[in-house]
Amino acid sequence: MSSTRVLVLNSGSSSVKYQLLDMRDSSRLAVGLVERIGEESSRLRHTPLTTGETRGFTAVIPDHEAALKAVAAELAKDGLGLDSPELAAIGHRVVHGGKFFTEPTVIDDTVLAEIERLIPVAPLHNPANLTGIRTARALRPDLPQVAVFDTAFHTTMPESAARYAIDVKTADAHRIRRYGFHGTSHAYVSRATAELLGRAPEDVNVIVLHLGNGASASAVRGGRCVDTSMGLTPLEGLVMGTRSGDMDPAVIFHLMRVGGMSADEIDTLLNKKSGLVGLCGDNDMREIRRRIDEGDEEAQLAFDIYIHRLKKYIGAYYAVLGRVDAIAFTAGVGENAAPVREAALAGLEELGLVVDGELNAVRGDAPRLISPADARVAVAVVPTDEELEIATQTYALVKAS
Ligand SMILES: Nc1ncnc2c1ncn2[C@@H]1O[C@H](COP(=O)(O)OP(=O)(O)O)[C@@H](O)[C@H]1O
Ligand SMILES: CC(=O)OP(=O)(O)O
Ligand SMILES: [Mg+2]
Repeated sequence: MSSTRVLVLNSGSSSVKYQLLDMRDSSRLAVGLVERIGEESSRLRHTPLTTGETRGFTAVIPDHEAALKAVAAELAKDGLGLDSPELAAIGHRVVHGGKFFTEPTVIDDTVLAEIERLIPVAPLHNPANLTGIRTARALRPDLPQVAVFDTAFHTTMPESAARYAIDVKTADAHRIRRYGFHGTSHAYVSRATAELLGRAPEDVNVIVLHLGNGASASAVRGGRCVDTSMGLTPLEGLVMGTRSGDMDPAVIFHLMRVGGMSADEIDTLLNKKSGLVGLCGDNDMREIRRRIDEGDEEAQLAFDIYIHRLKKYIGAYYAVLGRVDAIAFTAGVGENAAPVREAALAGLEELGLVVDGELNAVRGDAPRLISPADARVAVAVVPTDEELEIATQTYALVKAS
């Protein structure tokens, strides 16, 4: 029997999302999520698609190694354990791949060392990715483990977009440049948007707005990324759930000199205590909308700042691309929050950007248009599927090798 299954691990700073897929038809056999890893009580939710019945429980899961072992135990209960001969590979989301990983890569010790070396520029993400890889390797040392990098899709950015305007020698010495993240999602969604329009990706210019807890925008010309809002780290760009996004870098010196804060304290402030949570105490857009409906001014201002930044990036990427065929909203906020989509494009009719109120209110899991039929620019909601994209890339690589 040939092996056709791929397990995908998307390890976040305090969570692991996973899917087991059968690549003969890309169908899902099991999906799940471990949350609040390292906290007092963690949560695991596991759904085998054979029964569709979700099993959820809380447990003490101190780290990503324990999380992956718990996932393996759940899979085994459904006869889908990691010891299965049908497993062809394990695909890992790796957030920072630097400049050199432009393709999915079979993981060996050299690749592991490089991912480790990049920890300082992805401190929230790469350590979790590494633990996931090491644990998976220990459980199945015989199996190919493949890294699919968030940065890979953005390596096509021209130097004019990728470089910061700082002293070149300093930048080169420390490999300071804009790498961009969420690339697996931007790649998948830009392609799915072209498909929705019935056109080839090579013929279409798309602005992708990936609005999850982390959020980023990208400008994609003919299937290739030409600009994206995240930079050296996933801190630059849009206002996010807990991250500030763009600001005057002098804020940091000011906080050091006048505020007496250390570099680590400011890092935590900007990555974990800023963005929507810093502005209004909540990072969940559902809760923010609920508060706005009750007349909460703090929540309203947080929302307005979020939208203002988003609108600036839409305008910027419109100019970068020159011609825009479609704007695609994706990830938790982009797929679900109709008021965000409406507000982000409000007043941009002169640019051909119009949202149809009724279409925007429709919910669903399929890619769909929310602009009127005669609109100059298509506006779309395109659910992302990073796990499917990682599985597809992983399977293609192991089949070819
Ligand atoms: N129905 C909804 N309405 C508005 N926002 C939502 C809804 N569902 C999820 N979200 C938002 O999506 C966010 C999570 O997005 P997701 O893409 O899953 O993020 P991540 O992958 O970074 O964890 C939540 O924090 C919340 O703000
Ligand atoms: C890179 C990044 O921001 O990822 P996430 O949205 O999963 O935190
Ligand atoms: Mg995400």
